[in-house]
Amino acid sequence: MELLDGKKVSNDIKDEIAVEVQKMKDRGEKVPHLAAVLVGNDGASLTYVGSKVKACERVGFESTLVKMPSTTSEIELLTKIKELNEDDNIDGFIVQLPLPPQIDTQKVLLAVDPDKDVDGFHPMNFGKMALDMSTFIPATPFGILELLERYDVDTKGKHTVVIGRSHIVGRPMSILMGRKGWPGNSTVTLTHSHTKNITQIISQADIVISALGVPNFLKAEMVKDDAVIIDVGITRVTDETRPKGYKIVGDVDFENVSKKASHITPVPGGVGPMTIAMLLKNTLLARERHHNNKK
Ligand SMILES: Nc1nc(=O)c2c([nH]1)NC[C@@H]1CN(c3ccc(C(=O)N[C@@H](CCC(=O)O)C(=O)O)cc3)C=[N+]21
Repeated sequence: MELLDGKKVSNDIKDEIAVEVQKMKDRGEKVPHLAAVLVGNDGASLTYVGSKVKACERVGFESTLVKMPSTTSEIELLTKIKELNEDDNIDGFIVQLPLPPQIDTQKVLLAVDPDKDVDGFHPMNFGKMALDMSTFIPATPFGILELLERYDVDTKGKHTVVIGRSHIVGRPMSILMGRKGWPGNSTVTLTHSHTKNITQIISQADIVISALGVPNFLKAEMVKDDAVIIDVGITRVTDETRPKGYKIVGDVDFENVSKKASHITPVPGGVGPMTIAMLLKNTLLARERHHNNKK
């Protein structure tokens, strides 16, 4: 079994980005600037956004955290987005999800300037992704592709089973794994809560990508020998023995599944850190495009 070490690979990627930032500085160019909008004070969202800001510092990006109260109206958020769209100092920004119930998420995603949409959630960018056009690929799927690539995992002609059809992970992942090229050229099955005989389908998978959010869902008996296992689950469960009072668990029974797998991502330290690294990569891309447009 080979561990797909997202912690390590994400650090390598951040080092590579830091080198690019230094080159920009040496040329007298402005460094990439990422903004993150956080509405409300959900604990997990605060942690993720905090990690994103910290990662910006680490690679030499500028960052801005826009905190808005949980009572923010849709209009107020749309006004903030318009401001960020028009702010020439901001190369890219994200609106952290989920949003409070009074705000229509689809309206918000449509309001983001596609050229600054480093999450790749705008329908224009999602469409471009599906049509193999150059665009921002959503950070979590992008991170999974990068892990498969850096560990030289063969995906061609393999049966990839994606569990979960969320707009930010499962759905884009199913599209990306079926695209031409590598990592891709896979035969993809997208499974979800209405899938019949899901355990039978999973047992046929060469590659399993679980983005369900159900701790210990995937057991050793469910997977084929030498399958590649990607665990996108990140659920907080209370654990009084931990300093923070909780621990993070994935969808996969790692202890047992790892004995059968050819490659497997741990949680924490797998897909999560890769998500942050690829958000930085998208921001670097946004900066480069922005810079070239002005020349
Ligand atoms: N607009 C938007 N873009 C996102 O990319 C986005 C989002 N909204 N909403 C929520 C999800 C989730 N997400 C994670 C990022 C990092 C870790 C991460 O670093 N995880 C660590 C553990 C972190 C911890 O201690 O909680 C790990 O797995 O090792 C996890 C999850 C980004 N998301």
